[in-house]
Amino acid sequence: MKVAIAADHGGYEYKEAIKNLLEEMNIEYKDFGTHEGESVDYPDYARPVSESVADGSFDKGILICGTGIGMSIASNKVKGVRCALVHDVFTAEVTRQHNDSNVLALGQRVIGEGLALLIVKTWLTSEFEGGRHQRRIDKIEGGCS
Ligand SMILES: O=C(CO)[C@H](O)[C@H](O)[C@H](O)COP(=O)(O)O
Repeated sequence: MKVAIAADHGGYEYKEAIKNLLEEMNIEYKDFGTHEGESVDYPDYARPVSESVADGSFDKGILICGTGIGMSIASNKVKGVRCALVHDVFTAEVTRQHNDSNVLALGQRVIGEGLALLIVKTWLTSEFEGGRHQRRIDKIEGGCS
């Protein structure tokens, strides 16, 4: 599995912690920045990660900002991306099983680091169940109107 990861200044510290977790899990990743804690604009980081997942260069993406909201809004603008904003372990598992989410958004100002790491681990190791859930995803990809 190859993971693309990025954060703005509001998520920089958790990005570094998540990179350590990915290394412990022997998961290959690319860090799309930000590479320092300076103030930046989250869409500039959400876009390359999301596009690299949509075009198949990476299997999954992880985006962190202060709340996760800005990253998730920006990420879901990219066709083929199903970005889930997650702040609990149950949702981390179910969004993989039901939504086949391919990008995870987290808020560093919302949850503690230990929970964030547990969410990442759960999300990366949970599998899509297909079946009725695939039918629903197909409807999203075809447009919900
Ligand atoms: O997009 C966000 C809010 O939904 C993120 O939390 C950003 O990290 C946040 O807006 C950054 O705010 P700051 O005041 O510029 O640090």
